[in-house]
This record gives sequence, structure tokens and C-alpha cells, in this order.
Amino acid sequence: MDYDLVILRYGEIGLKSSKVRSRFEKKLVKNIRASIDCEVDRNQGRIYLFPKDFEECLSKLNKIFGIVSYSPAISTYSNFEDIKSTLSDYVDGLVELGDIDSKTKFAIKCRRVGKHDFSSQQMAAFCGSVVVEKLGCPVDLTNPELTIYVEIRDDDAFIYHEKIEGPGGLPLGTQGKVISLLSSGIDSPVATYLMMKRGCEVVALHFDGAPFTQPKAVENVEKIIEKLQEYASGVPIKTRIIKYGDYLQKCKDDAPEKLTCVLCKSGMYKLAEKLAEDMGALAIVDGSSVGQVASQTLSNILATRYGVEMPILSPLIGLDKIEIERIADEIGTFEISKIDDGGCSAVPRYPETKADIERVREAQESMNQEKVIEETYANN
Ligand SMILES: Nc1ncnc2c1ncn2[C@@H]1O[C@H](COP(=O)(O)OP(=O)(O)OP(=O)(O)O)[C@@H](O)[C@H]1O
Repeated sequence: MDYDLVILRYGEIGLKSSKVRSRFEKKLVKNIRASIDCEVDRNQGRIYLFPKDFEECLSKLNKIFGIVSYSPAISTYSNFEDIKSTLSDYVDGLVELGDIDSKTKFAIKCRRVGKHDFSSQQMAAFCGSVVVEKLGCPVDLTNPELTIYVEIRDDDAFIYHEKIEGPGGLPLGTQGKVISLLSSGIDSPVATYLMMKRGCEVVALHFDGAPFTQPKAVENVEKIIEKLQEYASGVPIKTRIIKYGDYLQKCKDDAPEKLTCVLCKSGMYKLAEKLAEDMGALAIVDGSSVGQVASQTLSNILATRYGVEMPILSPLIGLDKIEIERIADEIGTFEISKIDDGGCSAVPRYPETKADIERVREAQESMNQEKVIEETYANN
């Protein structure tokens, strides 16, 4: 099929005030242009793309947040004669694709914006008769096997038959910056993705626990970031890696063994908070989910956040593992996260599962956590 353009639809952006909407639309267009070579026209709540390479354009649009659906289309003028000849060519293309034949139950849906000397129903009936005349196939408005859309906007008309689902969400970069704690596990890549989907620019922060962890962990994180970059058109993910082995050693040496994991997580939040202040980020993101593993009890989640002032957002907090895995699979990070990274040898035999804030505070003091955090930050 020789398409001329792609029509984009956006959902939530359309609900905003006209000023905000215009800002979001502009950002969306900028993000699209960053990875797709195309001309863009914005008009009456729609974005029209005229790409140089259709295949490439269609493969990238389903990874650009803010787009609810999109349709490759053919354009013509909004009069009976032009619509008839363009629709006739379009139907030839559909026959070639095997999408319609003389037995296909079909419907025409017509939408109109502007003043015309015909109604939408009249145009739909006219287009229906063009197709019937050509192929003799039956019209079925209730259960069509194929719907052909005729969208008329003032002097222009667009014909298409597909509405491809986009990723939804808000345009990346419209909602401020976050520091996302990214491990090579299944959860944090999904948490990062969900915040990107809500329009947040991401700085991915990974803690390299060597010598307690293996180089494979950093390698896997780098592969995950590469995968997530596919969704970051226009606002690439920035990466920071903090060497965390010395901090972990201090936890083991100067605090109760049982609290190593709690102090590890608490240190991550505190370092993320420092980085956020330096990079102008407004929140920290992590992949916590209540009760998912023994270390993620509600009391542990709360105790690890003690002394951190910046909001910590956990978009997976109420999701089941199976729901998280499904998203990880859809976005392509699951396969990478499943690769064994060797784990962390700093984990004690019996890690704390019911951390008490008072005991955590004492442990933070006994290891002089604030000073160690300062040193760790300065050395990275
Ligand atoms: N090495 C690390 N670097 C950066 N963030 C980390 C690291 N380890 C853990 N985190 C953050 O802490 C969260 C909770 O980690 P924890 O190990 O308790 O759970 P998890 O279920 O293994 O998480 P994940 O599947 O994301 O690794 C992670 O989702 C992630 O956001």
C-alpha cells in the first residue's frame, strides 16, 4: 500500500487546557522528530506525519509516549470525485494485501470536521456504494470484518483501515526529572518504564556492589538501559554508576550483620537524594512492591526510607509479580533481567525482615552513615 501520511491520536493531552496542550503537543512532536525523519503538521487535535521511511516510522511510533493510536493513511480532497478515485485505489491495495475480497463483511465509518454540502452519513453511504460496486462484498455495520475509515477535515480527506495501538501515557520530558534506582532485576526496569510513560525524564542510577557483586550485574544494567532507550526518543536516559563496595564493607564491619540489606537500601536512597539535588531531579524511583520478597516487608520499606526527605516513588508498590513480569516481557527487559548476575555476597544469612526504625537509626549512627555517604559520593 502506498501511504502518504500517518495520523496520530493522543488521549490525555487532549484533556488539558489549551496552553498546556500546546506545550505537550510541541514536546511530543519534538520527541517524534528526534528519531523519525518526517514532516509534521499539527491541526485540530491531530498530528499528521509525512515520514521519509514508512516502515521505520511505524516501528518507532509504538515506543513514543503520548501516542494513543496511529493510522497509516492516504490523503485526498474532500469532494465526492476525489474520494471515489482515492478510495478505489485504496481498496485495490487492500485486495492486494488480502484484507478484502468479494465475501468480506465491511463497514465505512465517516467523521467530519468543517462545513461541507454533505453529511457524514451521506458520505459513508456513498463510499460504501463505491466498494460494493467494485467488489460486490456485503455491508455489515454491526459486525464488520473490515472497517474503512474516511476522515474529513475541511478541504482534506483521509482514508485508512488500521488503528494501531500506541503506548499511551504523556510525552517524555513534560513531567520533570527523576532519579531511578536501576538494578539488573525484573522490577526496577519496569518501574523506570512506568515513570517514563508518565512523562518523567530519567537519570538511571546503578550501584555497583563489587567485590560483593559480579561485573555481569553492571553489564546487564547497561543492556537494560539500552533497551529502555528505545522508549526515550527526544529525552535520552542519562546513566550514573556509583561504586558501592566500600560502603557495603562499612555496613558489614560497623553495624549489625542482620541490618546490612536495610542499610544498603537506605544508603542508596541517601546517595540518590544527593544526586537528585545536583541534577535538578524532583523525586527518587525504585522497584519496591509490598511483600514481594522477605526484604520488602512494609516495615523494611519504611525503615529504609528513614532520614530521606525527597519523595521516593514506587510505581510497582501494589502490583503482583506476575503483572510486573508481563510488562517486563512486553517492553523487552525480562529476557535480560532473567540472566543470572551472580547475586550479592554481602547479603547476610538471616537478613532483617521486620526492621525497627529506632534500631536502624542506631545502626546508621554506629557506622557513621552520613560521613560514609559523603565520602562515597565524593569518590564517584
Ligand atoms: N544495585 C542496585 N542499584 C540500583 N538500585 C538498586 C540496586 N539494587 C536494588 N535497587 C533498587 O532497590 C529496589 C528493591 O531492591 P530489592 O533487591 O529489595 O528487590 P528486587 O525485587 O530484587 O528488585 P529488582 O527486581 O528491581 O532488582 C529495586 O527495585 C531497585 O529500584
